[in-house]
Amino acid sequence: MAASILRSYEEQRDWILSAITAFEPEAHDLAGGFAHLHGLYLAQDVHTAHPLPLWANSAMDGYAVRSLDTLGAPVELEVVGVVPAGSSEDPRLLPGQTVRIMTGAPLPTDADAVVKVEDTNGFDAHRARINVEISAGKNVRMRGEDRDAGALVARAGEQLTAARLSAAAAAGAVRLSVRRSPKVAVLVTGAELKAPGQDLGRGQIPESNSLLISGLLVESGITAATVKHCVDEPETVRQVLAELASTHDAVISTGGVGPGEYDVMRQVLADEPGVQSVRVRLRPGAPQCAGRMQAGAMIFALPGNPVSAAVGFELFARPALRAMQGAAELARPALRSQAVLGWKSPADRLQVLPVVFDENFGCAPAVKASQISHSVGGFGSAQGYALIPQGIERVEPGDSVEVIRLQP
Ligand SMILES: Nc1nc2c(c(=O)[nH]1)N[C@H]1C(S)=C(S)[C@@H](COP(=O)(O)OP(=O)(O)OC[C@H]3O[C@@H](n4cnc5c(N)ncnc54)[C@H](O)[C@@H]3O)O[C@H]1N2
Ligand code: MOO
Repeated sequence: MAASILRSYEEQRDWILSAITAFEPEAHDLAGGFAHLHGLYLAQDVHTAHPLPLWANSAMDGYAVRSLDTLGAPVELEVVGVVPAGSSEDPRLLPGQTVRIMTGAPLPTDADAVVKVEDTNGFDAHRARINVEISAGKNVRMRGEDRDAGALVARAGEQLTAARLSAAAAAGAVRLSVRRSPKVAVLVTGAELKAPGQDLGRGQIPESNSLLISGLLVESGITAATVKHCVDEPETVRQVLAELASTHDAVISTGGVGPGEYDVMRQVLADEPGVQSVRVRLRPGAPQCAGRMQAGAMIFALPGNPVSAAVGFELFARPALRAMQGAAELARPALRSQAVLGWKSPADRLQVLPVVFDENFGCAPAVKASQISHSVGGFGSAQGYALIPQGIERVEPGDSVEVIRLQP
């Protein structure tokens, strides 16, 4: 690894992405259930195997009727049966007859509407008093009105969110092709770091980056990260890195990438030909080492400053991890917000400022714009990032700014 290279954010992101190939798709037979696929990315389009709904069915608990029978309501109809949800019965209805029906039950072929029980004198096994006139189709969910058979319900590259996974199940999927979740290790270094809750001497601070990065991974759908703490000693760091890189798809470290005498991560990674030491035209998060290690894993060696590490994760690690999973969208969606307050931005680089939103989606700095990188306290309340492009020296109140929203 040569001396640090100066790059724009886009150049660095694209360089990292060029080192990544998506995992092989894996087909899962869904006979044993598919809750375990939640959060994974689809490697295939999903089409519904049948119309949604499968058959015309009742949207209400009430009486299935021939709508013409309700003309001149109130009217009294003869009750000739009951159709609960799950019933396969299709009772015949002659003019003047009705059946009790429950929400989700198939509509009898002879009926064309449902009167909800509130518009009657209640459920009765023999006679139904219908108090309203209704038209054909009322309170009926028609076969295929949500999606026709064969319609697309999810696309390759989309994440199996709760909604998509349940749509695939409802659409009759029996096998889904997905890409697995990456195995990720988090490594923190720094002699000043004590486990949270321990007594602190002068010069010592609570270690918080491992919680930050492993938590950001969980929020990205990657739940089982390995977390390691390591002393600032080159040989130990080298060994730990080599072990993690041979057993994981990615290693995300924080600390030790600056030009300081003790910046061990940068020194150790200098021996890796596929890893570059870069200063990104970005604030915070300028120094980083990234690339593919000889042992196999991608390394994202992010700065130790907590907000710098969070920004590095957001702009570089998250898209790369998504690319491994074959995601169609690598970055979170960019939205437009309006600055409620003004702030300064460095003109020679992209500024990524943690912000809070008001009820009109206006944004204001969550931390001092001049001191972003260490401001772990203010960052705790941040709801998003404002992305202020290179070339802008000041954001004025009322300016339109691009933002991304952080979860939840
Ligand atoms: N002479 C220069 N000094 C620095 C430069 C520079 O260009 N020239 N760049 C600054 C910038 S920008 C950054 S960012 C940092 C990068 O530093 P390192 O990656 O080497 O990080 P450390 O020095 O190890 O730590 C920085 C800061 O973060 C705290 N930290 C580290 N790890 C944790 C953790 N796990 N939990 C909580 N806090 C952590 C650490 O105590 C330091 O305060 O370098 C600047 N310096
Ligand atoms: O790049 Mo550093 O993160 O500005 O503080």
